[in-house]
Amino acid sequence: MSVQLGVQGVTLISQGTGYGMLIGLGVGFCGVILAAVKIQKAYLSEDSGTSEMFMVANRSVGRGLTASAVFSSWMWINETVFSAAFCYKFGLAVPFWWSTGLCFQIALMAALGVLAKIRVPFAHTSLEIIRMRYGWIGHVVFIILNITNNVFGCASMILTGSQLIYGISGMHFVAATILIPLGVVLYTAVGGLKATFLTDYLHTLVALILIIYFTLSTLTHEAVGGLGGLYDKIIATASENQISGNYNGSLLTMKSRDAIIWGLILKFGNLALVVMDTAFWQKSFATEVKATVPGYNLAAAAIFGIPWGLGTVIGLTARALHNTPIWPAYPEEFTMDKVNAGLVMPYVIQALIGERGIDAFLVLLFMALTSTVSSSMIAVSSILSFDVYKTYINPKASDKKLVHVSHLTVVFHAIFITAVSIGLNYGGADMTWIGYFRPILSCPGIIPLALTLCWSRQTRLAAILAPVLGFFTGLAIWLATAKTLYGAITMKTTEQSLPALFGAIGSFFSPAIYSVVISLYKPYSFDWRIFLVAETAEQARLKRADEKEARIAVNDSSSTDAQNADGVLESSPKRENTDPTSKEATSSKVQNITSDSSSTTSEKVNLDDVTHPFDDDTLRELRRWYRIAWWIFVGIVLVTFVLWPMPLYRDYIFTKTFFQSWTVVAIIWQFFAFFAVVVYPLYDGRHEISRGTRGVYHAGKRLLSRKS
Ligand SMILES: NC(N)=O
Repeated sequence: MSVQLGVQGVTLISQGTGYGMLIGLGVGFCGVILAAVKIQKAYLSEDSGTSEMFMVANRSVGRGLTASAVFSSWMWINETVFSAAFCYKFGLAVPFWWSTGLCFQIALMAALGVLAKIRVPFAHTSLEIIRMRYGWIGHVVFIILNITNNVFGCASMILTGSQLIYGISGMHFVAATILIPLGVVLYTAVGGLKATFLTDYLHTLVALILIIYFTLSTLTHEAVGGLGGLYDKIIATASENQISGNYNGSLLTMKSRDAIIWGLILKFGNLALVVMDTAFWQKSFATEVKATVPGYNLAAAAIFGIPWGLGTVIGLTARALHNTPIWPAYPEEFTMDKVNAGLVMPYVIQALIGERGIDAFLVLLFMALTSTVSSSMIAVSSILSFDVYKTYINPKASDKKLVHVSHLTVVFHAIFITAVSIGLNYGGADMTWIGYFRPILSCPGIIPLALTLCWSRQTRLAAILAPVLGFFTGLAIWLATAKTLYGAITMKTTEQSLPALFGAIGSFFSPAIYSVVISLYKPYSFDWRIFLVAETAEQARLKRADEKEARIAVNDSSSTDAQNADGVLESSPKRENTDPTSKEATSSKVQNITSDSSSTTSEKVNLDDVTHPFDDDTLRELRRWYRIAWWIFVGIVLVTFVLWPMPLYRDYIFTKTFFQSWTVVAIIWQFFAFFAVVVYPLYDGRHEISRGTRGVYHAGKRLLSRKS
C-alpha cells in the first residue's frame, strides 16, 4: 500500500492533543501489558524468560486468542483508511476487492502452519525450516527476502501512520515516526510473543468498536440519511463524481477496471506480506494443535468485514459530501493529493462527528499501527537472534542468552525501522513505487518456501535459484511492460498499475516452473524425518547448554546472593516448559523421542529409529485439520475470487435495494468480526482468565491483610 507523503490538510486536532495521545496511549499500553506479563508469570506459569515462550508462546495459544492476534496483526491502517480513500477514487468495487485480497492468504497460512506442525513440530521461524533442509545458502537467500519484505512492509506502514498524523495535526513527522514504535518496543522486548498476543487482543477490541462506531455514526448522520439517503446522494451527484474506467462512470458498479487491477495487485502484495513474514508462521507455531486452523480461518473470515463495510460507507459518504459546506476546508477543492495521503476518512469523521471523532480516529490509527509493528518486531528479532545469532555467531548459545539477544534485537529493529522510515521520508521516497517494487522482490520466495514443506523433491539448488530467477523474471516483465505500454522505462511509467501487476504475477508464478525444472535436473527425495532428527538434536543441545549455565551460575553465586540464586531456581523448571512435547496445553500425548541426544547431525541417526514426538491420535488430528484447511482455502478462493464477484462484473449499476442489502451484509459482517475475534476469545480463554483473576484477587487480599 502506498501513501503520498508530505501532504497536509486542514488541521483537525492540535499538535498538543496528538502528542498527548501518542505518548499517553503508548505508556498506557505498556503498563497494561507489563502487568499482564507479571500475572501470567505468577499465576499461569507462563514466563517469557524462556526462548520457547518468548518466540512461540510455548505452543499453547488457544483458538480465540489466535484468531484475535492474527486478525490484529493483519489489520493494517490500509483496511480502514485506504479502503475508504480508494473507494472514493474508484467506487464501491474497491472495498469488496480489498476484502477478497486479505483473507485467502490467512487461510493458506493455516494449511502451511498445520503442515509445519506435522513435519517440523519444534520450529521457531520459517527460515529455520529452510536451513534444516537446504543449508546456509538457502537460509541466507530467504533471510534477505524475509527481512526486506518485513522492513519495507513495516516501514511503509509507519510512514503511512506518521503521514496521517502529520496530515491531520501538523505534528512533526519525525516525532510521530519515533513515537509510534516507542511504546511497542518496551512491551515487546519484555513480554515476547505472548505479550503481543495480549496487546493484539486489546487492539482488536478497541479497533473493532471504533470501526463499527465510525460506520454507524456516519450512516445515521442527518447529512447522510442512512443507506437510502447515501444512495440518493450518490445518484444525485453522479455528474460531479465521474470515474473513468467504471461502467457509465458510476461509483456504484462492480465493473471497474481500476478497482479490479488494484484488487489483483493487493492479492499478490498481501500474499508476500503473509507467507514471507515469519510472524505469521510463528503465530501458527504458537498455537496449540487444535487451534491453528479454526483460529486462522476465523481471523480470515473476520477481516473480510473490515475494508468492505467501512470503506464503502466512508468512501461513498466522502463523494456525497465533498462539495458541500459541511466538508472541512470547503470550498477548497479536495484534491487527489489529499485522497492519496489518506485524508478521506479523517475528513468524513471531522465533518460528521467532529473533534471527538478525530480523537477516536487517532486511537484507531494507534491500534492498527502498533499491533502490526509489534508482530514485525518479534519476527525480525526472532530472525536475528535465532537464524543469525544462534546459527552463525554463537551456536552454543544457551536459552537464557538467546532471550537476552532477542530483547536486544527488538530494540535494534525498532531503532532501525524508525531510521528507515525517516530516511524514506527525507529521501523523498516515492511510496507508490516502493509499494509496487516490494511484491516483485518478495513474491518469488512464496512458492519455493511452501514447496519446502509440501514437496519432498524440491532440491537445494532449486530452492536457492528459483527465488532469485523469479525475482529477475518479475523485474524483467515489470520493466518490459512499462516500456511496451508507455514507451519508456522511467519512475513514472514503472509506477503504473499494469506493469506492476504483470511483474508481480511473473515474480510469483515463475519460481514454480524454475523449481520443478531445476529439481528434475538432479532428482532427489527428502526424507521428512530428517527435520525431526535435526530438531530433536537441537532441543537436546539447548537443554544441555542451559543446564551447564545453571550449574555455573549455582557455583558462582554465594548463598547470600539470594537474588541470583532465585533466578537460577526459577529458571530450572522453566526449562521443562520449553519442551513443547511436555505441554499439557497442547493436549498432545507424547511418545519417547528416540533421537540420540548426543547426535548433532541426521546422518548419525538411523531414520527408521526416529519417531514423531506427537502420538498417533494427535498426528491423525493434525492431518484431519490439514485436509480441512485446504478445503477452506479452496472454498474461500472460489467464492471470493469467482462465484461472488464475477457475476457482478457486468454492465450493472447497483439499484437502491441491492446497494442497501449489499451494505447491510457488510455491516453485519463487522458484528460477526466482533464476535469472532473479541467475544469468542473471552469464552475460549475463560479458564485462564478466571485463574488469573483469582490469583490477583487473592494476592490483593493478602496484601491488604498484611497492611492492616
Ligand atoms: N493487511 C494489509 N497488508 O493491508
